[in-house]
Amino acid sequence: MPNIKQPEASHYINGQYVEDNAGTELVTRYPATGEVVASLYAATNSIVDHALTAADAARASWAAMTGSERGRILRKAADIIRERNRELSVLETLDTGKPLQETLVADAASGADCLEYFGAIAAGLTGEHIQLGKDFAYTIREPLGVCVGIGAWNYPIQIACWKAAPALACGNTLVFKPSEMTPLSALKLAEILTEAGLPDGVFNVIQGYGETGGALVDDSRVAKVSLTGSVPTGRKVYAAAAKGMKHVTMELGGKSPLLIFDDASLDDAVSAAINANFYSSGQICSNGTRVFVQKGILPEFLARVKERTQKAIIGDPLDEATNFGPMISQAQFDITLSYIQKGIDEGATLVLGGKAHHKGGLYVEPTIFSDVTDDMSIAREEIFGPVMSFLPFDTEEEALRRANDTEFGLAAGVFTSDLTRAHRVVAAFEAGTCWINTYNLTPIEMPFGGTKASGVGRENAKAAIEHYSELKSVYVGMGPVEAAF
Ligand SMILES: NC(=O)C1=CN([C@@H]2O[C@H](COP(=O)(O)OP(=O)(O)OC[C@H]3O[C@@H](n4cnc5c(N)ncnc54)[C@H](O)[C@@H]3O)[C@@H](O)[C@H]2O)C=CC1
Repeated sequence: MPNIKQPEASHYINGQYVEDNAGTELVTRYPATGEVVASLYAATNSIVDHALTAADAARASWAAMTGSERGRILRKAADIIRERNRELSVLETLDTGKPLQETLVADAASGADCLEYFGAIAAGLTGEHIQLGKDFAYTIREPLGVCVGIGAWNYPIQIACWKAAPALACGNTLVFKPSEMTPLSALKLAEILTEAGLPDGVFNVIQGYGETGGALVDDSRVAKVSLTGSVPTGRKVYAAAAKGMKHVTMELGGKSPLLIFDDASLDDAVSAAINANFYSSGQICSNGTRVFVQKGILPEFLARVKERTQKAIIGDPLDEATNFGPMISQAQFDITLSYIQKGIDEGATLVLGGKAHHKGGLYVEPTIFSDVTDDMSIAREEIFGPVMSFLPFDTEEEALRRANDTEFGLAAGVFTSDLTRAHRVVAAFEAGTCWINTYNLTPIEMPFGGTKASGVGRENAKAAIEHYSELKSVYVGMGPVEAAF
């Protein structure tokens, strides 16, 4: 039975909680049982305006602080998050249904890593000097201004931190709108940032559905929009941002390939395939849901994956022994089951799972299909659920051609003990984030993001700095100015 985690109010603006109960009700439930965790209100127009006004007003003084000063606040927030990791993880588990075993290590912890990383490099964000004979030029790295972050529901606090940390390090202010399904942890992040010394108005959180996101994107005070969400939403937000010539970062969906060659370390490849499909009950954008296995090892590989997957502990996400939880929502549960049915109808062989779990609630069994062909819906479309598809292949050239035959380009992985092949394959992948002999590791130090329909821009690492700042070029003339007449 989850505790009610009702926040003080729905929104956090200018360093304090703000309510406007004229907004549409927004109820968040524990996915394991359907019990209400908190009841909030979506932002009204006046809340949207209040948040943007606060972010706009805080802009100049925040940008005027030194990088060291800004970085110190971010690093302090990272420390507070780490101290409160358990409390934040429980909140994330209640909001998302992800096992506490996962949220304790992957969610707030990744957020803290991100704040620490950008806190550490904030002092070193500079332009450059360019000598031009006796003249010279220099560049000034400037913040973009008011940024908007819009989050998905699968990694709520991580997404909030992955957007806030680089934005704030560069001297921008931010209005963050979490997914309507997971509104709670971003409010905690706002409290923590205030406690760490962040000036009021620099980081604001407002709740709402797509239309609130849309209102933020359309506002002329906004210089940049960073969205984590689906491809259809990405297309809408990108188009709306283009009207105002705004900067964008788009972290969107995927249908990523994982190639297992017959010389791979099988145990490692089996572990990676499991992580790439069943962690967070498959609700991860970069999942390697198309598992291409070289024909010779397919029976053995399939048998091992099946045997290990049968050991999944499906249960109450708050029980730390549980390592497989429910789907976030009824909609995601229905979508997943409908794709499983399509897989069966289109002729794939169901190897394991395939049903709602007998415990009831929104649990879908970890599901494995073999004999999947490239044209099947389960091989082409993002499911965002625990459905693994096995596709056999013969040659490297064939596997690569099929792996790249998708509109998405978020991630890709390869397992082989042939060093040359590993790098050759990765060079040929049409994907923004690749792994060799592992899968789905996303340390803050490494840029993350997609190509093709999976997105624009990169989050994390130094690469993110380019997406939250711009350069002003200054030419300095040192000699006489000549003119034709
Ligand atoms: N590439 C990445 O880093 C990640 C991508 N995702 C993708 O996110 C999707 C699942 O998340 P969902 O929350 O279902 O995605 P979604 O696209 O439905 O919603 C994402 C966010 O956009 C907002 N939104 C919806 N319509 C909008 C509009 N017209 N204007 C502005 N904002 C709008 C929503 O309220 C929500 O906060 C999957 O496709 C997944 O692949 C999820 C996690 C990470």
